[in-house]
Amino acid sequence: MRPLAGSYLPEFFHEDHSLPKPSWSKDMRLLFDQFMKKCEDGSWIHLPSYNYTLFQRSQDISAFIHAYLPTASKLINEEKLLQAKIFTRNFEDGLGFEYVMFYNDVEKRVVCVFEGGPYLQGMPGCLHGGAIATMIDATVGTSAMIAEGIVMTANLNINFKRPVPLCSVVLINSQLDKIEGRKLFISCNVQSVDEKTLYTEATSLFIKLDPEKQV
Ligand SMILES: CCCCC/C=C\C/C=C\CCCCCCCC(=O)SCCNC(=O)CCNC(=O)[C@H](O)C(C)(C)COP(=O)(O)OP(=O)(O)OC[C@H]1O[C@@H](n2cnc3c(N)ncnc32)[C@H](O)[C@@H]1OP(=O)(O)O
Repeated sequence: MRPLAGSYLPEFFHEDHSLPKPSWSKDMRLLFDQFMKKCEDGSWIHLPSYNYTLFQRSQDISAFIHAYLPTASKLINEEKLLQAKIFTRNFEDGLGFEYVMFYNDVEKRVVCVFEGGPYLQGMPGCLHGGAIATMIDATVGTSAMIAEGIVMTANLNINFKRPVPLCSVVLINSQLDKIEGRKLFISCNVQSVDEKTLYTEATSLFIKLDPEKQV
């Protein structure tokens, strides 16, 4: 496995947004503590989470885009790139996406503990389906990146089975099912904390980017 983000990261990465905050609910905190306990024997790893991508410094991000996304790069305003931030990490604490992910290398699983705040409402009192899709994509995407590095979502298929109550804590469980060449197949479900309610099921296909191809 590649080394996890650590002290070699530039300063603007240093605020890890996946650590407990006063805005977290009791359920969120409890699950964080339970997973941190599982990390003690090394079977699970806590994944830090930052506001910026790993390529945020301007010269790195330009080089990345030119290498991996040459077609898109022609349409990207490089000045605006300096303002870019990760979509899920830009709400005030407790109002948007609060989440923390853990990884089990033996089982090839990423679990995300997620609490969707009041700014993510869709139907009254319920989480917006796009917010659920975003967090599923982020969870399965993390699993794909850990396995193969630079990947993009090619397909995400979601069945919304029950509405997710706004401001409730859910568990997003993802499983790397198979890798075939550049294709990674990852399945996922979203459950209540007591595991009694299955809210959502999803399957996904990620493609490892090939810098030789003009995507
Ligand atoms: C090391 C510790 C790390 C810890 C984690 C740290 C940090 C994590 C930080 C952040 C995680 C955040 C994760 C967020 C994830 C968010 C991801 C996204 O949202 S990506 C944005 C949405 N996606 C796109 O915009 C992609 C658009 N599409 C493309 O660019 C291209 O189609 C492509 C997906 C790149 C594939 O193009 P390419 O030319 O490279 O491949 P091919 O077309 O030749 O296809 C290859 C192969 O796959 C099959 N394929 C492709 N697409 C599909 C599809 N939709 N359905 C089925 N099959 C598909 C295609 O047929 C080919 O198959 P074969 O080779 O058998 O012919």
